[in-house]
Amino acid sequence: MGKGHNDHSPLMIDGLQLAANGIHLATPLNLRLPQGQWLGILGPNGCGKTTLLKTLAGLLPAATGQLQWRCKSLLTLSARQRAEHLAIMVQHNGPCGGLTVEQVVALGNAPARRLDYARLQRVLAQCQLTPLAGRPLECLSGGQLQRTMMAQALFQDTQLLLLDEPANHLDIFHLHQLLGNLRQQPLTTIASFHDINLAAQYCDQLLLMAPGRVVACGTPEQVLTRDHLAQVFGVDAHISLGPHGCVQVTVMGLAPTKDIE
Ligand SMILES: Nc1ncnc2c1ncn2[C@@H]1O[C@H](COP(=O)(O)OP(=O)(O)OP(=O)(O)O)[C@@H](O)[C@H]1O
Repeated sequence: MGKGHNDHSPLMIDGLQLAANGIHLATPLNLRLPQGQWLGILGPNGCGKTTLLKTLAGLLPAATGQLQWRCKSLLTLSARQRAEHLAIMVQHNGPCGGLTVEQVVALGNAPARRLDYARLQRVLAQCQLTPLAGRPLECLSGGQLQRTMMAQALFQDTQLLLLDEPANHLDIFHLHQLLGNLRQQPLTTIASFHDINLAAQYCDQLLLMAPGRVVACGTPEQVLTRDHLAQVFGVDAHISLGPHGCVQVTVMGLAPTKDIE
């Protein structure tokens, strides 16, 4: 991808407090993410995963805190300046205005840059969208629409990527083809997941949220414990090491005392 990297400059989140959707974290968020690493956000419905991602992207205001990327404070940049550094893929649920897949992906082009048509075709191919390039968005399946939104974020060509439920609607081929492809690129990525095993497979660090608080943050081994999963999701989980060497969670049933927040 086109821009110079600084491998020693991590993403730094300091004292971030959410301000939107009535969510107030008991303790403001602090974390570090080295260049190229993935952070997965996990937590039950409505706990604030999307709110956190949109706050980091500057789409929602933060009450306090800093988001620094390569020594730049992203939350204070204009939307246009921020788009040079950070792209977010959100779930598409609005009208499409008759635009085609190719036109929607091209909207990811940063305003100041000339449209690179060859790169646009590469991103379409990367997301297995070439045969669908001319199709109006209204005529796509859920998974095809999801890949289109992913392609739009990738076409923005930033080194920092935020993905809201990237696995949504994707069949297992497209899921692993896309996530595997992304993991081979030097993109620092924060993504929300509902599939805990998928998050453990693709992420270096996990952030486990409950409504209004961060329960745990660390490696998948540190975060995916039986206690944490009972506390946050109310499930009785068996934790093992999967054949690929990643933590694997098997839900045995609901936790004996369903003590979720
Ligand atoms: N536009 C909005 N206005 C007011 N409240 C909102 C808005 N969007 C979301 N919320 C509320 O904010 C809370 C957090 O929502 P959010 O979408 O961040 O949760 P989530 O963890 O991503 O959930 P899910 O797993 O269901 O996608 C929820 O209680 C939700 O009802």
